[in-house]
Amino acid sequence: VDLSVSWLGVNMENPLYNASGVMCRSREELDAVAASAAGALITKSCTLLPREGNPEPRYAKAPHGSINSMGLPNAGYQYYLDYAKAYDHQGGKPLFVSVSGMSLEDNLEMLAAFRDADLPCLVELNLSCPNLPGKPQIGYDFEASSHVLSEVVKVYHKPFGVKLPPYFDPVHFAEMASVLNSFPSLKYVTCINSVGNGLVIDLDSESVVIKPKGGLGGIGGDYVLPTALANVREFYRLLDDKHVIGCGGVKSGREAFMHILAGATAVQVGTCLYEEGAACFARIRDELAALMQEKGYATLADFRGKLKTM
Ligand SMILES: O=C(O)c1[nH]c(=O)[nH]c(=O)c1Cl
Repeated sequence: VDLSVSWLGVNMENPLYNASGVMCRSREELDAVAASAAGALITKSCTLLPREGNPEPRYAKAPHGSINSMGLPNAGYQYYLDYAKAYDHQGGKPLFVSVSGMSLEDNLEMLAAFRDADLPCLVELNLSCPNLPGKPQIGYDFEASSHVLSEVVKVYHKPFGVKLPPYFDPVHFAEMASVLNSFPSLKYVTCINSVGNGLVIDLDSESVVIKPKGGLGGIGGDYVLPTALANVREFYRLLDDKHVIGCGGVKSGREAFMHILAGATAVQVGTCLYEEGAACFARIRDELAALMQEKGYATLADFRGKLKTM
């Protein structure tokens, strides 16, 4: 079977890569993803200046997934720009850079720098970080999203993507799709970011499991798969001439297959990668290949977006 994906001028040997935020903050982590069976890699969302992030513990494994309130810890955009400048873009694994400025001005300054560097990597603008105390998610404010994107495309003229929070209402899917469709150079969306502000309780200690925000944090893993699949399918259906990248609940070839069936061009792995390590990519890749073989599909295009309804 052929697991390759070609999209937006990049070629991936398989559709799997890391979710931004997991195994991608340092060059050592990024190199580990690049050295794994992953088909691509993406950096931790970066800010103008380096950030320590929230107090620890700020990530915890939960019975069916994970909770995090990292607070955007990252080395600052220059670090990832330098990594991208040194990266072997011909090596066959596309590098994506995630940008998540603390303000529109910061985003524009970082995007201008990436523009001027004129690198072959694709930029993913994060509109959905749920863990900055006091900062609402841009992705949940349609007017703010439209304004941000209007300013972004004045500065950044190359194709780019956005990381979206999960939506839970057909009216919201339609509203956000309408905003996104008015930006032709916005060529892909990654659905979904963590399900914001969940609360995991440890019964033995009768306590929350992470320190920031009274224990509130973004939820990932098995808990979010149905929501992730719904967002992939709805935006696949509603967006014009854009790709959808699936993220959320992928821990085997089965969930990767589901995301692609729902319309995903490629698929990111977060919680499972955090817990299992980079070996998960070869395992999930092989499981996906076996599933395709079993079902008689030779390529991803044979079943992409072909989810049956009743
Ligand atoms: O707390 C974080 O760093 C974080 N955590 C998430 O689950 N999603 C994000 O986009 C970010 Cl930026």
